[in-house]
Amino acid sequence: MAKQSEPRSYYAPTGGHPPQSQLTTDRAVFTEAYAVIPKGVMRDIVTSHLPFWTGTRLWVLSRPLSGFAETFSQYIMEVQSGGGSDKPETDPTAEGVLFVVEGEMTLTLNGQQHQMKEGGYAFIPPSSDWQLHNNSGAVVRFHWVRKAYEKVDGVDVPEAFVTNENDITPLEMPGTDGAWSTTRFVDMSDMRHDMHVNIVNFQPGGAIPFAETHVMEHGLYVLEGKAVYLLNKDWVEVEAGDYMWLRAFCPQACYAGGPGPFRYLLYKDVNRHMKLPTFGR
Ligand SMILES: NC(=O)N[C@H](N)C(=O)O
Repeated sequence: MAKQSEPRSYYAPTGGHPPQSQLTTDRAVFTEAYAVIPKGVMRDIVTSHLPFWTGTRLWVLSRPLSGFAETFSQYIMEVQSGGGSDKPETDPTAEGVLFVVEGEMTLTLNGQQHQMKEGGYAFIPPSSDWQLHNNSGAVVRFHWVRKAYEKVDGVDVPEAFVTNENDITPLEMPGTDGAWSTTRFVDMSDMRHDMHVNIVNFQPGGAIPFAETHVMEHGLYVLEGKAVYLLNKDWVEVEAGDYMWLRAFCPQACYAGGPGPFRYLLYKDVNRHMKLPTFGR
């Protein structure tokens, strides 16, 4: 498949509050198997802040809840011009992926500066030396996916990298004639990585034509387009700006609705044994 030639579109929430005259329950859902956070509920009142960040607020889309069954956290960060952090990460075990959906920012990683724009992607290994600042004169919004890195004896920690999805050729799923493809930022056979944050692309009418059911968790943020998505036993309409959190084993499928592409940023835990219980031994 050729590299993308048409401009891509990236939905980013802007916050604000609905007027008092508006009454809507929107499409927010939380079940034992999944949650849906529609774009319409990413408002000012549900933002948070983080230590050591200035001019910044965030929407916490997911994070480990039970203390044992969930692997990752995902934020949409909103950094005003002049804001940022010299100490962005406070957990030395955390690896991270940044993905820019609006604006421009400067990431300094191991002393090297990177200007990141829409579609920009950075992988940050645990215990990295990094800082992030927005000197662009406008707001920047980006995803930050974090996970405790699972080190394996004899397997190296992967190195940091910065790229842009527009420089990567998506890989077609077999037999789909390009209707379903995945933009992969790391090689699937690279055992140093224990999480993948990919972009899944569907052309109008493209589908996941079976209920994928697997132990890996997912965070899905819809970058572009609309679809109907199977989450456990429910078919849910989703569109650009909506977020879905899927627990392990949640059955999932979809049909892309058109008229343009349907695309989402997808988190998935991979390539590790699960810790086995020792039953007191
Ligand atoms: N919901 C998804 O897009 N799932 C992916 N096909 C995956 O698990 O790789």
